[in-house]
Amino acid sequence: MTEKAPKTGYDCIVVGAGLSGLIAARNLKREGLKVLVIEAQNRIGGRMVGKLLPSGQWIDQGGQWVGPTQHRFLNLLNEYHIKRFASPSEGLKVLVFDGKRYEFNGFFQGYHEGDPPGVSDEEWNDAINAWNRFKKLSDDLPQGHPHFGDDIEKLDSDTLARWISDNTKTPFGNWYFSYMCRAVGFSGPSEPKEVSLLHALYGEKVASQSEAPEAELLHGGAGQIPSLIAKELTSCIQLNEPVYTIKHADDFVEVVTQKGSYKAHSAIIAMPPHLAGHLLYEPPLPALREQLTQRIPMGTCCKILVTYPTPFWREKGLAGIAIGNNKWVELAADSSDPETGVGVIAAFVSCDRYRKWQNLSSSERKESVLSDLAIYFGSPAMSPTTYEEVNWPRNSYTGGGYTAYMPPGVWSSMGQALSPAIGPIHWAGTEMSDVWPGFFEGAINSGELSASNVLLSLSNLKQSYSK
Ligand SMILES: Cc1cc2nc3c(=O)[nH]c(=O)nc-3n(C[C@H](O)[C@H](O)[C@H](O)COP(=O)(O)OP(=O)(O)OC[C@H]3O[C@@H](n4cnc5c(N)ncnc54)[C@H](O)[C@@H]3O)c2cc1C
Ligand SMILES: [Mg+2]
Repeated sequence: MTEKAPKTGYDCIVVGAGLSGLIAARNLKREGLKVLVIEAQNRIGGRMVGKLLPSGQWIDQGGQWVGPTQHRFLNLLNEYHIKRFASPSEGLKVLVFDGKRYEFNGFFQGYHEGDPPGVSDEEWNDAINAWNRFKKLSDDLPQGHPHFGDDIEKLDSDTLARWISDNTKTPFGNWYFSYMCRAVGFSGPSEPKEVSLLHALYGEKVASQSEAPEAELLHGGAGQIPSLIAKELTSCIQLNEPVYTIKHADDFVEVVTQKGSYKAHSAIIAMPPHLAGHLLYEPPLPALREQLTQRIPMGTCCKILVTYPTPFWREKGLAGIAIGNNKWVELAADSSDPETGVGVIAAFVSCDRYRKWQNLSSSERKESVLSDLAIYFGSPAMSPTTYEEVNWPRNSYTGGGYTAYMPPGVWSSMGQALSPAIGPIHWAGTEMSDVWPGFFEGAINSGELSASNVLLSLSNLKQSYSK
């Protein structure tokens, strides 16, 4: 490839047009800065992406839920007049454990409410007691990103799997915690054997299931949001242009793609850490940052969206929320918008289950998912209107989902290199955030923070531009 002459000068180049990059760019543009957003894919939004089905029903292929303490995201929804509805939860939930199926009038996902699911008292108490011990350890962590300190190092030397086996007595208690790690909380998702105990505790502290992050859904889906933000960024976004190289000096960056190179006073790299690590930096980044990004894998999951003419499970008094140690699907959740009347189930195949499942043929994969849904909700689950797999680990510009997680030893030995800017290079993306990392809320937080840091460092230059 022959390098072309730099095209033009910008105040800031944002690499990655996911929610975080879009928010950063929008905020900088609102301050009058000259901004360019460069996106690798043929669309904006990254992990915030939707699709309109022929039935008129939207599905969210990436994230979809919002919770009551995610204030930045709620403000954004209000700003764009996006209406929310309670995540459908009325009726009996289903638990399948070791082949037994329970319908129960309660809920448990870290915190619990209502009736327990019908497993024995010993099993239930085992799960809840372990959860309470875990929650206490999590609450006791210091604020912010975990860094140094004896306690931190000890917690970071263990896997969550070790802690689970030390702290549960029954197979149910053990599975329940493992399920939490694979399907719901602590970011990732990951197998408990893959993740640092410290990271799991930190995940629960800063993105707590007890704050009900899956409380509400959006009419029209989260996937509508990127283009609303981008309205303020017309002609500032370039698609289909993967960034390869970042050349940098004190107050200067040159961002190189296959199509050209672009000069600016600063850059915001708004993508998951391992992808930021894929870029070539000239001169090289400090050793700690280079090695850190080699050690932050993305979680492993496929999101499967299955639609039906109606939410048929409600006729049987079921809520459409099911969890269990089925062969493939450990979590399925009713995502039907009451305004369309279409039945939508979001199902997840994660971690070790995913790694086996993705080897099956496409018809075997579909059959296996629908069979598990039929165990949860009954035989009508076998006859969907549409079936859609969103295979996040196959997307090279994301590398997995929902988000990244830390294996043992990473936070305590190099975590301090995660978020600080390096010269004119600033880092954004939900993984940078110390509130709700892995969620839309964290993406907005890190986008906002990176924009204000850029503003701060460019304030002198901005004055000279406005003269
Ligand atoms: C299946 C799934 C379910 C989820 N559920 C929820 C949920 O219910 N609620 C919630 O709050 N969150 C959820 N999340 C998480 C949420 O979607 C993310 O936290 C958020 O969208 C991340 O935004 P981001 O901007 O940080 O990163 P991304 O959206 O990953 O954006 C990064 C961007 O960088 C681009 N890029 C990568 N490499 C390059 C390159 N070399 N050059 C240029 N551009 C590049 C990518 O194409 C992408 O557009 C879910 C995620 C997934 C995958
Ligand atoms: Mg590298």
